[in-house]
Amino acid sequence: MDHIPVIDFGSFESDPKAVAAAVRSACESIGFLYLTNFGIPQSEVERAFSLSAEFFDQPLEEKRKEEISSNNLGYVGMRKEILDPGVQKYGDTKECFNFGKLVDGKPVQVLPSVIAENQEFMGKFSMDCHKLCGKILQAFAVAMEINDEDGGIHYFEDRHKYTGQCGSVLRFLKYPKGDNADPTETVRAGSHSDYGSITLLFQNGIPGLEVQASRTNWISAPIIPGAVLVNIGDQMEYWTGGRFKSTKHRVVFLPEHAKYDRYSIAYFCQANNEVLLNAIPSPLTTGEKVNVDKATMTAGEYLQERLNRTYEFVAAA
Ligand SMILES: O=C(O)CCC(=O)C(=O)O
Ligand SMILES: [Fe+2]
Repeated sequence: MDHIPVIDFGSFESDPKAVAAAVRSACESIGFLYLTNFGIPQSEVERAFSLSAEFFDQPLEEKRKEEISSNNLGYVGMRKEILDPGVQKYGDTKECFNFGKLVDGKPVQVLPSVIAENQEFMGKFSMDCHKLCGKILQAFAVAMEINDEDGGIHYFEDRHKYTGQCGSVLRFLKYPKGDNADPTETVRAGSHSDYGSITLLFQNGIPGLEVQASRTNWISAPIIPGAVLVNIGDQMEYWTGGRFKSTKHRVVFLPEHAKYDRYSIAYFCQANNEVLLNAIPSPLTTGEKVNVDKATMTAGEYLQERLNRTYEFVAAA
């Protein structure tokens, strides 16, 4: 498939089979899909983008007050993350802020003041993202024909409890204009696959995301107003025996975009830490990609391993 399909998610409740069939076709080919009518009001997404701009507009000293640590939460500065360590000369040209969740109305991390003033909103937005992921996971279970006695439509959702221990994160991203370390280097975020189950991505204003449709062919993931982009992560690829594709993607700036800041917001949905990466009870798992080494690994362990690799050069610095 050389394009990313757009699927109307509004009819999932009334016609789950038809929506799941469209979702399955996208997941088995390009591993990316856009959803419209996905249930999160546009006003909420816009508020999140304004808050993100407000946060990143602050002086660096302010942002660095709550820097990321081993919990994967907090501020990540420019070039601190390197998504394609074998290839990139420099760390990614981006800064990020990772938010966890609220437990009993309280954040699980020390929040910078701009975010703390809006913590209730952040908690709601992250929970809404998680709920949407739960619905998408229902569509995946229907698509993978999981029997009722094995958990049926709730098979994946039950392994992604918001209240459980998991590494799910809401992330604000900013790719600042014209700040490439090397002007011939157009890659802002290196080629990578995502680590978790599914990722939601909200884009705003400036495009730049590219998806690897084949080894030699990168296609752009344009901004579709009112749609959210969804992609498969590595763990879903393991569970589905390689049927669902965790496709590589990267962020590049075309010359005409280099003079603008680009903002995006991602929600990385992770399974609960203890969930094993073994094959799911589905008649469709082919087994060819089921990695025997990973079958005894948990979602929490896999996430930690990938995060260690992403931040390896920070540890070495
Ligand atoms: O900012 C984007 O458009 C994509 C970000 C991304 O792929 C990631 O952070 O994993
Ligand atoms: Fe990604």
